[in-house]
Amino acid sequence: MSESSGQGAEPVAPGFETISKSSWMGFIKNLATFTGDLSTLSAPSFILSGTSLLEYMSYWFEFPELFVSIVDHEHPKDRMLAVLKWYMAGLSREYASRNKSYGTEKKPLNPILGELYYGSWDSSKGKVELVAEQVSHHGPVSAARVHCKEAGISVDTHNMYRSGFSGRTVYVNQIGQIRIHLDKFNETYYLTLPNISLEGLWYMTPYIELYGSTYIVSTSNYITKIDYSGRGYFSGTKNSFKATVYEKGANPDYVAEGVWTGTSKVTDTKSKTTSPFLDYGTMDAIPILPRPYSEVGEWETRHVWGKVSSALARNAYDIVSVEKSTVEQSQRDMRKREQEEGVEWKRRYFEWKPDESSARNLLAQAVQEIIEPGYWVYVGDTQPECKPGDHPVRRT
Ligand SMILES: CC(C)CCC[C@@H](C)[C@H]1CC[C@H]2[C@@H]3CC=C4C[C@@H](O)CC[C@]4(C)[C@H]3CC[C@]12C
Repeated sequence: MSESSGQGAEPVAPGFETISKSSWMGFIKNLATFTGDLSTLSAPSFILSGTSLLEYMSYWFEFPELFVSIVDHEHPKDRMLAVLKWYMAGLSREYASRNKSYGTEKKPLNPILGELYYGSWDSSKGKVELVAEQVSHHGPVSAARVHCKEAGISVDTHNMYRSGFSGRTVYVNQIGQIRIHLDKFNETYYLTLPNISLEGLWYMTPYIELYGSTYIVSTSNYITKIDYSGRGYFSGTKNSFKATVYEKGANPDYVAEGVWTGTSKVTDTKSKTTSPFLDYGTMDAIPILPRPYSEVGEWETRHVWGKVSSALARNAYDIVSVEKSTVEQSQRDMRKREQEEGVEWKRRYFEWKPDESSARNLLAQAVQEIIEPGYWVYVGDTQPECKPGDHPVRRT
């Protein structure tokens, strides 16, 4: 990912071949005058990714073995380290996988209210299953439940965020959280999500950098603080991190550091031994296996956005705008009808619940910021028999 203009022929990033420098610069200049949350920005088609942001929930779980093996450790500090390992590997998928060698981040499709996504992974312990739902459109919030019954491990996560433009970069403040529950130990982990910035915009090479700190707090009283730094910060190396694992009020047990898209090592501070932690380059990510198209219904993301993404894949931008408007207009009509009938949209799998647990207080203390007063909890399928005529997209 080079930000310099370089010598000779410029490499052309995949997906960016058809974008002219002048239309890109026009968009960036336009962006500079935009105020408000960027999810409401109507971006030109050439900058759109064909993937809905709802599907991005699955990136975290693309190393299913790291996920299910969290329960294999007897000591809580080792479970905390295993959660950290899973999280650091997930970061690479969530924030860097669309930018393997160039800055090629695009604007994901903004999921419609009630959009659904289902899929699974195989693991040595059993199936890891994901159900995701767009629980809010304005501002956007996706919620997901991931569960491995055999391993007794479940996750509730949602990704609320605020974004804006500073003149040079897009910055995103993530307010959502990940929660992991381990049945066997009756233990819950709260994970916060990093602040991100989108760099390289003026060079037509957008890629994500992380900054600030995130926390993992467990009901076992173990806490991890992770500090992020990019190029130009203290370490000077891109995608660097340093994570400290400690029991509340005590000295660190483990310190892990390195590059989250590359290699990192971990030091056991008691025995003073250092060993390899992650080597991302040698790990094979396993993409989600989506539930078959014919089984999922009209609200599933591929049904909602299929026509838009296939037009995007062909660079047929005129068709993209028509199809995208159809989806968006159908949604506006639906909201209008609800208003007229005095009904509120009913979420299918998730419910917002206030959280007054002690773990939440521990997190608030560690983070020293205002954290959300509750979270989106999976409550099972509340509408198992959906009306077949209830289409999210109406083509007239
Ligand atoms: C490509 C450019 C120039 C247009 C601007 C697009 C911006 C708004 C897009 C590009 C990549 C996007 C991010 C990609 C991944 C995630 C992780 C998810 O869990 C929360 C949203 C978040 C953090 C997105 C927020 C919006 C985002 C920053």
